[in-house]
Amino acid sequence: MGRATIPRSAVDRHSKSVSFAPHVVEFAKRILVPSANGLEALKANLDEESGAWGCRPETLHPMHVTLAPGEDLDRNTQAMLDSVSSLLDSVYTITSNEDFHLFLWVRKLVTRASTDAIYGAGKNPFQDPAVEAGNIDKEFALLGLNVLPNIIAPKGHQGRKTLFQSFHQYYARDGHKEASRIVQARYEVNRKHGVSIEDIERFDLSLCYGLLVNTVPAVSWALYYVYSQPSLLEETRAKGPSHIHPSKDSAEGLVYRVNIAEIVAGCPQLASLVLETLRVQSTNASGRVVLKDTMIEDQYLLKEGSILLIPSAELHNNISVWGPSFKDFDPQRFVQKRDEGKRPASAYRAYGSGASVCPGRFLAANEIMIMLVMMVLKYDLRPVSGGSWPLPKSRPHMTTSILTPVEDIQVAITERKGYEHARWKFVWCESNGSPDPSL
Ligand code: HEM
Repeated sequence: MGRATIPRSAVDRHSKSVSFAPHVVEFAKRILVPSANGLEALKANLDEESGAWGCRPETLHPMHVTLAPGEDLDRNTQAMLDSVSSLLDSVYTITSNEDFHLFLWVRKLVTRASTDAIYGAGKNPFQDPAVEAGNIDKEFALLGLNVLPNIIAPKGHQGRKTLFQSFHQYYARDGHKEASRIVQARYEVNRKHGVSIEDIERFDLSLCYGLLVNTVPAVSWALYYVYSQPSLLEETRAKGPSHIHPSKDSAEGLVYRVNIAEIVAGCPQLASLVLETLRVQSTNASGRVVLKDTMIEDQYLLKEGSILLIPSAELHNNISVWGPSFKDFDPQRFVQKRDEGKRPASAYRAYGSGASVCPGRFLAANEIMIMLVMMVLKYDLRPVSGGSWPLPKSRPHMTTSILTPVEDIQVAITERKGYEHARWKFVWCESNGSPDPSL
């Protein structure tokens, strides 16, 4: 069919025959390596021909529900925010540190904060520095060959082994009982389908993978764009003052209280900045397997057994969709009305689409925004090399969606001018929900 443009939403309407699900099984087979029984459970009713039952449909459903806007998402976001706050105030304290590498630091912080929120801060396996350092996507391509992994991918193999062992301890200590609904629901469904605890521990790598591999570079890039453009930094900071509530706390003196949800709700520019960050750094292929001959819109015949790729980078750099500025980073792009009407929703593919659209997209967006708001309100950052910020080289990764920087930027970080020694209390409270009593 050459490079003809297939209407994406039309492909999505055939998600049972042009399906993402076989990739999930392949990923499990090669990377999670569960028992034969665990794999069979995962494969059961994969195409959902006989309704939405089975391990995969039943674990995916609660993920979509608990990660969609609502109480669970707010709770997870608040837990994430609490974790970021305490990390910034404790071991990750970075004040006046001249030897601070932006991307590496973000990786550590986002890894801990995301997993604290999802697995519960009390028994989170990522509190173990060995697990955290394991870099869950290390030597991924080699690990995926699934041949003598200890020899051809020793670091990846060791990282994965350490993670599985740590999850073994986690479940043995009933860690999941203190976790988010997502973890509890996945546990219940898997047990209902006869999946062993050992296999659940392995399946958790896929959750960690979804949770971390794109959010980490996305947060890094968002910080990079904001801090590397002084006018953007000032604009972002300018959204803050009306939502910062200074108050006297008898024990701590003056405390700046900030409801980040309120800032987000009143600032479409922030959401636009996040969407634009993902647009320019997105590189997912949205692979689908054609399970049976499928005719799309009476025009395109997709043959059984073929693979369909929908490359986001190509769509995100399409001049007819995004206009002549398609190569530029334009933080206002999704606020301004200029392209509205011309741009089909399916042209934006940072989170994929259809039945396999990323269930974590709202949590990811919240996390990027809380990190941005907290950082810009509290800290000044500048590259140690002086002058303007260098654009780090990046490379696509086999299964991640956001480009991973291969170079880091050494930055100096100081408390924000004018707010030195300030105390901050950040909360996430939906502005249309009940007011936070502490504000
Ligand atoms: C900026 C951050 C993120 C980006 C850019 C991203 C992007 C994507 C993309 C492109 C897909 C494949 C969709 C398709 O091909 O149609 C996907 C799937 C998935 N994502 Fe995300 N994601 C992010 C964060 C998250 C988070 C925080 C979670 C939390 C749990 C998550 C969980 C998942 C899962 C479980 C799937 C597989 C869905 C399925 O099996 O149908 N993602 N993501």
